[in-house]
Amino acid sequence: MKIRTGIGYDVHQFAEGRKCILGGVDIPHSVGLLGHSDADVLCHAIADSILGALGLPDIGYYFPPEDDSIEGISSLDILKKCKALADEKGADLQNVDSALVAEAPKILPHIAEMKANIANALALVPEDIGIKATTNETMGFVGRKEGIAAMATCCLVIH
Ligand SMILES: Nc1ccn([C@@H]2O[C@H](COP(=O)(O)O)[C@@H](O)[C@H]2O)c(=O)n1
Ligand SMILES: C[C@@]1(CO)OP(=O)(O)OP(=O)(O)OC[C@H]1O
Repeated sequence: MKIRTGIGYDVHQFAEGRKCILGGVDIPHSVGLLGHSDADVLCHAIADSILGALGLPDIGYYFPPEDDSIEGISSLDILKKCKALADEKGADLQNVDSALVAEAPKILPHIAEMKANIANALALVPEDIGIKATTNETMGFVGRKEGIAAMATCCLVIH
């Protein structure tokens, strides 16, 4: 039996006319997040943490930005693919922890729904999912409200 950890990081910039989807929740905001997918920066960081723990290539290998067939894909489906890859390797995901860095929107009121969505995609329970939010205290690209950053870790057991 091996205990493995993984780390993931992602950034998406804000753009007019896009949705702001985080953890599968469509959060009301004046701008949304730009991407070839639904641009769910939180799910992307979590996906890369799982792929890393499995010793597999990153999210862009499985979901290439050049692939027109996945335009607008829900990032919860990306998490479901990561769960399937974990199953193939005989890996049991134990928990995920994550942090969002954003000046806005206010994320705290949406965290319970985000945890439920992510837990459902990964066949975990909400208590296995950590999500925190913090501002960047007005500094840098996040502080200028140009985008959102996310980081995630996970732990899994390979039998
Ligand atoms: N986009 C955000 C940022 C922060 N929060 C919540 O506010 C708390 C304080 O944030 P600081 O950056 O001032 O430390 C933080 O702990 C979160 O609960 C949020 O909901 N959404
Ligand atoms: C899933 C993908 C697919 O294009 O989503 P994007 O919205 O392009 O987001 P990014 O985090 O830049 O890279 C991951 C991509 O593989």
